[in-house]
Amino acid sequence: MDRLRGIKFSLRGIWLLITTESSIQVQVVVAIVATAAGFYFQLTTTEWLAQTLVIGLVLVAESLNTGIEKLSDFVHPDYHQKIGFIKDISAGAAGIAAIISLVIAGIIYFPKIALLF
Ligand SMILES: Nc1ncnc2c1ncn2[C@@H]1O[C@H](COP(=O)(O)OP(=O)(O)OP(=O)(O)O)[C@@H](O)[C@H]1O
Repeated sequence: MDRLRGIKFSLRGIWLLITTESSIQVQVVVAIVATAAGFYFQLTTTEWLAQTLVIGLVLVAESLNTGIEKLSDFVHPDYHQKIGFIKDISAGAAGIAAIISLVIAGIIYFPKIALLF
């Protein structure tokens, strides 16, 4: 029963992220575009695996970053150097995921797009 409640909260969290957080909404749109591109360029199974993993990585990192931002603002709404540091390193985690996703996108799509020209 506790497991079911956990799943319910988790689904509620996903719903809240998608409906209230613009940074997540942008990433969801990017994920949809990447998936459409995947079908257009007929990715191999390995390419699909890599793409799906980085989409998940970016969404998870962005979601955790959002959670840390919210927690920081709740615990300490005023300006504080430590809050700035915490938010910066949290944003850094999302940044690492974004950089990795660009590298993977480049590896998958650069040769395919180059072939079009
Ligand atoms: N309370 C604070 N004290 C010190 N620095 C802060 C504080 N709030 C924000 N900052 C600085 O501003 C940066 C951006 O903060 P934050 O991510 O909360 O704003 P945002 O970019 O408007 O986020 P969002 O639009 O997702 O709410 C932080 O990484 C940090 O450097």
